[in-house]
Amino acid sequence: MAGSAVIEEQKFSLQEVLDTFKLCLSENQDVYVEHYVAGWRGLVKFMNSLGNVFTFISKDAVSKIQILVNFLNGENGSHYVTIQSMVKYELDNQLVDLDKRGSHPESGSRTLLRLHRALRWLELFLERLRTSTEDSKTSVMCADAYNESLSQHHPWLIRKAAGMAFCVLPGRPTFFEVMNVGGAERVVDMLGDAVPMISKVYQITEDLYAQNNLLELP
Ligand SMILES: CCCCCCCC/C=C\CCCCCCCC(=O)N[C@@H](COP(=O)(O)O)[C@H](O)/C=C/CCCCCCCCCCCCC
Repeated sequence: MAGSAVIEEQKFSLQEVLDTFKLCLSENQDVYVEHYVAGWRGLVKFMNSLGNVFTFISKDAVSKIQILVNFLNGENGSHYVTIQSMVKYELDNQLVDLDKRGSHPESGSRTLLRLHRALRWLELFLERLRTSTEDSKTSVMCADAYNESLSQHHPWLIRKAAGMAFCVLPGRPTFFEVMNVGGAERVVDMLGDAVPMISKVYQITEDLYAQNNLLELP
């Protein structure tokens, strides 16, 4: 009994991760940093379960998550509750390197921007997965989503390494299995639910950063 409870606890479900992103939005459409990073943590866990080849990607995501968690748990944590309050606080107090990296190389705003750009990749990838057919290749879907989004912010070397990692992604059936959601139909339903939510979180953040001229933070 106790053993099966433990096994149950360890089971990973992508549904739970995507549900975390649903918690991101407050009534006023502010984005909670706590749930945002929790969503990313879950995605990293999923990626790690795909194999060691993705470690260089997850390490970067983990370090960015940690920077944000440190702000959230730090003495000025109350300013980091939402992305909106974080941006306002950091701008009002000149805590962001706006043109080139200087005394605030790892501001919350700059760090979150990196994850935000990756969220666009996720949105595009999940939408491709949702509309994919049995013979669609995850490597191609992943690479297409990456080339349309995140790659534009990466130097040649990272693009090459990412391209190599995509080639060893498991095929669609294994991918769906690791997601632990159920059959293909359930996966499609779940994605139909999740993609608009991720898209909304992405758009709200994008608008906030655009209004404050923060989309190109170094
Ligand atoms: C149903 C399927 C669900 C898919 C689950 C996907 C899980 C994805 C989990 C994590 C994604 C990784 C997020 C990567 C954040 C990258 C942030 C970034 O751009 N960092 C670069 C810039 O940072 P600074 O140097 O300016 O501080 C950094 O240089 C990047 C280094 C690592 C390489 C990033 C490659 C990104 C590829 C994204 C595709 C991930 C493919 C995973 C396939 C499942």
